[in-house]
Amino acid sequence: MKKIVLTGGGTAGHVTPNIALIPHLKELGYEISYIGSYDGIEKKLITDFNIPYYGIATGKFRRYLDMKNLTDPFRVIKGFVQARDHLKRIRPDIVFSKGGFVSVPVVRAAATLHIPCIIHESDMTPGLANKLCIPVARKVCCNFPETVSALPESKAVLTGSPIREELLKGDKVAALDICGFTANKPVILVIGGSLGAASINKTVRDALPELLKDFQIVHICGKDKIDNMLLHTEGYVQFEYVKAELKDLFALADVVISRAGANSICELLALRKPNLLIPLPAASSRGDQILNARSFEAQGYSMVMNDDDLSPALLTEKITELYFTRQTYIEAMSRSNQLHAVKAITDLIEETVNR
Ligand SMILES: CC(=O)N[C@H]1[C@@H](OP(=O)(O)OP(=O)(O)OC[C@H]2O[C@@H](n3ccc(=O)[nH]c3=O)[C@H](O)[C@@H]2O)O[C@H](CO)[C@@H](O)[C@@H]1O
Repeated sequence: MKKIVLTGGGTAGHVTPNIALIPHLKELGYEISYIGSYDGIEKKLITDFNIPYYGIATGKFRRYLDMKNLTDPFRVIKGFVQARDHLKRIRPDIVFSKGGFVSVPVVRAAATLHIPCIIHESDMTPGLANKLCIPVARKVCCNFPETVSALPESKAVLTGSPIREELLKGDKVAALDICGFTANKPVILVIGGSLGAASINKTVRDALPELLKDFQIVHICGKDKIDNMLLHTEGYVQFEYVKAELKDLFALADVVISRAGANSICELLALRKPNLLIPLPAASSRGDQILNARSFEAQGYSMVMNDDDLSPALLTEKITELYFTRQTYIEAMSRSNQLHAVKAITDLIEETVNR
């Protein structure tokens, strides 16, 4: 039987694309294992899939000063040794990495065992973890056409980002029930990235008195970020993180307010959901979401506003404008020729394994 190890984690965006591949890999007859951190979000998300999960120590590669910079290199070395042991025992034909810090020791260990690795970069420019893996990867899949030129020519493959197929099968009526909403008022879905987004959460909540006049709001606000004072507000529901019901909430949403994480925006495009993107600012990231958002704005898929400009009044104005012009965005998104990323990536995996 063919064996594959999946890796990736840290935030959901480094896990959900792996989840999207699982059903198709099973159909192709692969025995799947996952290597991630001991207790990161990847562990929580992968437990639902009944595949062996192996935890390793992880350390972050920071570009800023932090006390942990003294201890993390040792964790990375420990993670490398553990990953190598797991790989020796599993003996996979291939490793597929969706990136994030945990993936680096796994990919580098696989390379020392001559196990081929395919890695995937969702953002426009490669992140640090993937940069450390590119030299030993067989192929580097990417999501934006703009990324191809930043990658070694012999390795770059434009595949798009794999999207969980079930997301396309949401049930609006089920979502009305989950949220306790009426079918007669439009719905805004707010989704602040897999970890939540403090500035978006605050502004949405401050804007509730205005927004709730015309809309109902589903707010996915991130772990520990529920506002208990607002629990009984009519037309407003909060979730920390949503798993199986996300497809239904997407089906219910007329418009979406979102960070510009690469996977979230690809999902919005696939679902043709008119969206207002508020990318994570460059001050607290490497600025990849700003590039993602600008690319989507230029293609007519998204309206974009800066996190620095967030105010309840401007947010209300923008989302209302988006709602009334939503058809233009739906038409632009309908013209996009979505790549079939799951198939493109599993074809590449098969080609590499059968070489
Ligand atoms: C803070 C940070 O480092 N952000 C990065 C991270 O974002 P983040 O992990 O937030 O990534 P994305 O927006 O790309 O993906 C989030 C994923 O989680 C899913 N989801 C989210 C909420 C929820 O309740 N349920 C659920 O299933 C979404 O549907 C999506 O599939 O990885 C992305 C892809 O490399 C980058 O573009 C982002 O810049």
